[in-house]
Amino acid sequence: MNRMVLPKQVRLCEVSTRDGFQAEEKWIATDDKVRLIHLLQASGISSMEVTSFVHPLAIPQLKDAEEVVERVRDLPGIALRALVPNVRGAARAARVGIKEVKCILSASDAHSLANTNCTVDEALVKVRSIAEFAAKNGIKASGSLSVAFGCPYEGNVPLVQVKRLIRAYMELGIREITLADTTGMANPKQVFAYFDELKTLFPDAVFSAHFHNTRGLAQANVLAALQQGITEFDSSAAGLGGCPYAPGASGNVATEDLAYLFSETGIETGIDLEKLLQASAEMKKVVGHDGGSFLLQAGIPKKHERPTRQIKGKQV
Ligand SMILES: CC(C)(COP(=O)([O-])OP(=O)([O-])OC[C@H]1O[C@@H](n2cnc3c(N)ncnc32)[C@H](O)[C@@H]1OP(=O)([O-])[O-])[C@@H](O)C(=O)NCCC(=O)NCCSC(=O)C[C@@](C)(O)CC(=O)[O-]
Repeated sequence: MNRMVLPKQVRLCEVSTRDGFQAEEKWIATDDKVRLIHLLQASGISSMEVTSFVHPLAIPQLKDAEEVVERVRDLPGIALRALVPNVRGAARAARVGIKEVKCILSASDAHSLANTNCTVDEALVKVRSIAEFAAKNGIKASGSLSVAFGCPYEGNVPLVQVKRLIRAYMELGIREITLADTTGMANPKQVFAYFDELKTLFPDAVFSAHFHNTRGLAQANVLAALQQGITEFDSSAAGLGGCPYAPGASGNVATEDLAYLFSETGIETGIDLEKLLQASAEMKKVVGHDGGSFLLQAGIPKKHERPTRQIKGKQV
């Protein structure tokens, strides 16, 4: 009998307070952000992209990045990283004690220009400065690649372009690279084929995946990536998320939905699902909505009382 091959363990990186909050127009109080990070950490989340150090006019919701980090950086058992678009952002992050910065890079010029006001090649120059800064200051730099599976402006993104940018990251000493499906254009067959080829071509890279659930394929894409040995995924409590500079972007795959998938299939995450669900419910309450979370809707399965009815005067 053939068996589905699954890893024993995966690592989830929680991105709700960065990707999840960045498009929220209503101000989320810094106290609430800090409280939610505490709840997520208490549920067993061990890795978190906690905020971003970008221009405060580009993402007003995260203008309190320094204060948030200062108030959560000593939390035990959780590695914090921050998204940065340039060396100015990396320096801001380092000043408040961030030990891992994640670079922003898009696989298309159109998304790069909309998101960071520069072409892909100009963005690579900024990534180089971040990598140099990180090496000098003893912090880790990792990389993200937006619109890797398709771009809402340009449509198909050639795999050759994805390879070029991964090679560029690797040449700068950045080995941990996240392929991002910014607006939910990826499908499982494509994800399987991409990782198959990329893992062969870049055996020294450590790939992870960041799926938005815009068209309901995120969990299927996670399964396809798992089949290729990918064991690190970004996800967002309550399914919040979306890049404000990518038309049609919507929530990341919900952390509780992934944690449930992994728990049901015997894959260890270190997460306490009940506590996580409480944190996600609180997240939804603070923000005023969720981004599409199945588990928040349906709950963890439990045994219900069988309903009783009367048929012809008899209890059945
Ligand atoms: C990249 C820039 C800064 C370029 O913006 P720019 O206007 O081209 O920047 P600049 O380098 O010309 O500088 C202009 C001014 O901004 C300042 N500045 C410059 N950098 C910073 C900084 N880091 N922090 C604070 N201030 C900064 C800089 O110091 C200067 O100030 P002035 O001298 O005029 O007073 C801007 O476009 C920006 O901040 N963009 C970020 C957009 C963003 O956060 N998008 C969402 C995150 S990406 C995403 O969601 C995708 C992802 C990762 O989730 C994966 C996926 O799903 O695809």
